[in-house]
Amino acid sequence: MYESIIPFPAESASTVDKYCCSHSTSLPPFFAEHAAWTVDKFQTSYMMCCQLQAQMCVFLASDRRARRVLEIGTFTGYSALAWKEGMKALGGEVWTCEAGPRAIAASKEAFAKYDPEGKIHLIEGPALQTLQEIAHPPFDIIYIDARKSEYIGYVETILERKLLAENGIILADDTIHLGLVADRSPTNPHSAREDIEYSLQHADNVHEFNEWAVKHPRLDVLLFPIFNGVTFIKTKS
Ligand SMILES: C[S@@+](CC[C@H](N)C(=O)[O-])C[C@H]1O[C@@H](n2cnc3c(N)ncnc32)[C@H](O)[C@@H]1O
Repeated sequence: MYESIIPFPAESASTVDKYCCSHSTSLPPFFAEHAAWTVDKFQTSYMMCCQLQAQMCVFLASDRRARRVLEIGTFTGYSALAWKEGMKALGGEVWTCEAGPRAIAASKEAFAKYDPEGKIHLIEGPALQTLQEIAHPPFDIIYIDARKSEYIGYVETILERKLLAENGIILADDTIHLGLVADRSPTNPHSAREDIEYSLQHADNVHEFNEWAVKHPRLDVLLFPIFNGVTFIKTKS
């Protein structure tokens, strides 16, 4: 039996990633255009999800016949466009929250260009406040991809305010954080990163969230070691 993570050297992982992208249902060409634009404009373009993750968003929204997606963390709008794409057949809508002024300006530009029907609603401001005020529940999918130290607060507010549909699912992104949540030894090549202090702070925050989520009496949790870690969460039936 294989373990859930089969180690590949970096070059091989990149080749396998491309193989997976080209053997998954393709995205419309504007996704590549928007990703390239983001890379060109933002030094922090690594924050945008990768192509295969966008393909996963499209697949998941379509498979779950979602009509409403709530996204926490817009950046330049790449993943929001993927959620919308996955709900195209049903005309579903996306509410996406962002606090950073540059990201707000960039995502507004992207949505004006790629979402002329206005199916994506950008909510400006701190996510925790937005979650307290948002008035469009229930959401079929809630995608958490913002401040790691607030992940617990996001899910607590989602539960308190009953923002998730009965059979809805929460996806929390970046929950293995380069594997540093579990392994900070020299065996993990990321333990020698230049920004290790910052990365360890992130890893501490997501580890605290992972511990909290798996012990929560009302939640079923599945932490997948895909991308930078994606936790699938649903309320217990
Ligand atoms: C990882 S990026 C999101 C990437 C995006 N989901 C994508 O895949 O294209 C995280 C974003 O969340 C925003 N953010 C961080 N903390 C936030 C907060 N407390 N409230 C709202 N937005 C926040 C950041 O400004 C950043 O643009």
